[in-house]
Amino acid sequence: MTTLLLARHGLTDLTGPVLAGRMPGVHLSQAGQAQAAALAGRIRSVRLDAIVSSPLERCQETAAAVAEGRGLTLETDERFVECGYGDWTGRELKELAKEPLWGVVQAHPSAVTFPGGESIPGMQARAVRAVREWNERIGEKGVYLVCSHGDVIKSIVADALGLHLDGFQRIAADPAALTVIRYTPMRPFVLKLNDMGELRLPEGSEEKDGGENLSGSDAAVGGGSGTT
Ligand SMILES: O=C(O)[C@@H](CO)OP(=O)(O)O
Repeated sequence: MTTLLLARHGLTDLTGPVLAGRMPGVHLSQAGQAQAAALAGRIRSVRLDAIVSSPLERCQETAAAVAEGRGLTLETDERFVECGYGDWTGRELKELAKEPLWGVVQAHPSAVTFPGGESIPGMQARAVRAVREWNERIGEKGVYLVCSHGDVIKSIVADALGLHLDGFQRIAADPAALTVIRYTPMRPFVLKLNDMGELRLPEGSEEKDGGENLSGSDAAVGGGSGTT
């Protein structure tokens, strides 16, 4: 039962108006730095066995804030990098919204390959593969944090929910928000989604299942006494 904390990076000056994608040199803004520090505070009581990040600066800076004082080396995994938006990279969202492909990205993302870039299913496949491999590496009782990007996080959540990729726009991943997924042999449990509150995972919580007297992969019918 490996527990994954998925964090989106904090705000940059481009977040919102411009699709930054894989542009180099996009750093956290002052507000983003404050969000990263607040994120580190919200999870201070949670034991982490590893901190992994997308290679892009905004994620590295957010993950570094979480790593501070923990004695952990920040690890980088290219498979958590932003979607390859190709020719859409660096363009304003309000302009992109006029493109014919925009509607497909909204309603049928499983069919999308960005011009000169990556497909959305390709992005999901590499990110989910990375999660599975990190789960193996971190082990059954491990807890780790991955700092990544909005669409990457949404695609990992869709996989965990068993949701078809065409439904992934229904999921939100706000700057510096946390999503928590516990992977068991039979199924993942999505414990928190797009959360901005303090996170507590008491020691031994990874032993818990969906309810009492069940195998670790079983969900408690009715909801049980709690998963954390
Ligand atoms: O929403 C955005 O602007 C994109 C940019 O690439 O995602 P993120 O900020 O998560 O990298």
